[in-house]
Formats: sequence, structure tokens, C-alpha cells
Amino acid sequence: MLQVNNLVKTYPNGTKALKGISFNVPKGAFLSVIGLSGSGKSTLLRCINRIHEPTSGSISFEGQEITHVNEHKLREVRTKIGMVFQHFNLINRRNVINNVLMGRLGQFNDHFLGGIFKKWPQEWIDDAYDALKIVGISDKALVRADGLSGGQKQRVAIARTLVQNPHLLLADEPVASLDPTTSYSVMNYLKDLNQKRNITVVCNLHFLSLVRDYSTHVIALKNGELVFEGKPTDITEKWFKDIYGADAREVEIH
Ligand SMILES: Nc1ncnc2c1ncn2[C@@H]1O[C@H](COP(=O)(O)OP(=O)(O)OP(=O)(O)O)[C@@H](O)[C@H]1O
Repeated sequence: MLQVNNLVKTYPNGTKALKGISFNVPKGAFLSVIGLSGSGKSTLLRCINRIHEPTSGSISFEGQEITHVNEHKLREVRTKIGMVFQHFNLINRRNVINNVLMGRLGQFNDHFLGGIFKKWPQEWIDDAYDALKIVGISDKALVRADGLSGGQKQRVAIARTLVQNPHLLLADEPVASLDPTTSYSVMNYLKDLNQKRNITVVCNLHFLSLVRDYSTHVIALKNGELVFEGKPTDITEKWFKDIYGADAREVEIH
């Protein structure tokens, strides 16, 4: 469903963040992207949904080349690609239900002003409450986003993705700022999205224990290059040292 071919990203300051990355993501996969800090993981995700413009190379999504599409087409593509971030990206001064409803914005641009003035159609509001129930925080619907814990914020971000109903979810270190127990709970929601709703997931992760528990496929980046592609069980001690360096020790999250 996603083919990345020879993707290069050089930032304006000359940093070569991606140096020609190629890989395929099959439909229904849970692909983890691993690698040291600075290896290019966030840049890769941001190039896929064009938050950052790739310098060269191509990205094909559901059979369509999306690297050079116009603004109109790009907006349409983005309705099918959800994003979950390390720092949640909620609107802090708005309540939870409004944040969840933001997941519908891209699909219904005509209603944008309605959303801003809180005139969401009742059916959408009902859907948003259902999404909050799925992630277990419907009691927080009317609380401002800045009154939530990190784990609760990430569940709101996942509920926002649920109402968007994307075909592909890009998750950029979704549990990096959460405690281990909350991390597992958030990862389980992502797994449900992947398995029960058949949403393909591409997820940057730091902990290999999470990679082994949740992903079907793995790629590893090192200094902007793809150095490993395989299954989680293929990551041997030798590969671990290749990816993270000879002195690296695995840190488990339980
Ligand atoms: N906006 C930017 N302008 C210039 N350089 C950038 C920019 N964003 C990232 N970089 C650089 O690109 C390289 C890759 O960064 P990136 O954030 O993609 O890595 P990462 O693997 O996601 O790291 P982390 O795990 O710490 O989030 C790094 O050298 C980084 O300093």
C-alpha cells in the first residue's frame, strides 16, 4: 500500500537526513522504524505525509504517486493518512471532544467554520463520543486538553484518528514521553486500530521490546540510510550492534 523509492531529504541547512531510502509496506502491516536518535525516522514520516517536502525520490500510496501531486490532491491523500505524534499535537485550550472532532476536518472542508464555532453535526459528535469510549476516556469529553495526563492526551489523539478513519497511520514515537504501563496501553490501542480496523501502521519506536511485541515488519535507519529490513525476530544480537553501535545495550520496557 506504500512504496518508498530512493527517498532523499536534505534540509536547507545542508543536513542530509535521508540518503536514498527504499522500502515497501504491505497493506495491514504494522511496520516499526528503529534507529538511533537523529537517524532520520521523524524526517521519513514527515516526508510520507509531506509535512516536509522530499528532496528527491518517490512515494506511492495505494498505487498513486503522491510526491508531486497538487495541493488539492494532497489534501485528499491526507484524509487517508492519520498521524500520532510524541507530543500529542492537541489544541490545549479546546476540550477533548472538539479535539477528537478535528479528525474529521480534512474530510469536510466546508464544515471547517462550523467546527471552529462549535457547530458540529450531531452525528459527528456521536461518533466522537464512540471513539472516546473505545479509548476509555469518554468521561473526559468536556475537559480541556491541557487538563489531561500524557497517556490520556495520546488516547485523545488516537480517538481523533479513529474518527478520521485513515487507511494508513503514521505514529512518530507515540509512547516516547509515557511511562511503561501507559506505553503498553497506548500500543494496544494502536494494535487494535491495525488489527480490528485493518489500518496499516508505520510507527517510529525506541524500545525493541515494543517492536517485538507489536510489529509485523521492521526497518532500521542509520545516518539517513536503510540498514535493515525484516521481521522483528530477524533482529539478532549482531544486527542490534550494527544498528545501534558496538557498545549499545538493549533497554527493556516492561
Ligand atoms: N528542520 C530541520 N532542519 C535541519 N535539520 C533537521 C531538521 N529536522 C531534523 N534535522 C536533522 O536531520 C537528521 C534526522 O533527524 P530526525 O529528527 O529525522 O531523526 P530521528 O531519527 O527521528 O531522531 P529522534 O529519534 O531523536 O527523534 C538529524 O541530523 C537532525 O538534526
